[in-house]
Amino acid sequence: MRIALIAHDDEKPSMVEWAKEHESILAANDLIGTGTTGGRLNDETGLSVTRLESGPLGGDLMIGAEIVTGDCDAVIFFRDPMTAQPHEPDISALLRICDVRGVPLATNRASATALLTGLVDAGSAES
Ligand SMILES: O=C(CO)COP(=O)(O)O
Repeated sequence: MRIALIAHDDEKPSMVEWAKEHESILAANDLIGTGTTGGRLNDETGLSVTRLESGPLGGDLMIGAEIVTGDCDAVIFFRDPMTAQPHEPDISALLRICDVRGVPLATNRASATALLTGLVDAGSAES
């Protein structure tokens, strides 16, 4: 599966910690991420994440485009619910296209764990 990993700035430490906890499952998949999130995951975990543009520079839209073409199978997005983002329209577009295309989306740590566990149970998130 191709899984997108995204975290807003205040959520990046939590994303790194969560990714370490689930590293073996995540490593069995093709991982993409927005620029800064992907960079942190590459530097601070054993994972290899293909970095797209940074979120505010269009990275969320790049992931949305992969969803449209059927190339991205799940999105794990640790959103910061307490901070307004300058690229809120891009974020809304990504969340919307997940719903339009029926792509599983987790927007916080608890739902991310549930989503990944569900994918493993379905036999599609680890080899
Ligand atoms: O802003 C983001 C998602 O909306 C995340 O982008 P970065 O990973 O580049 O910080």
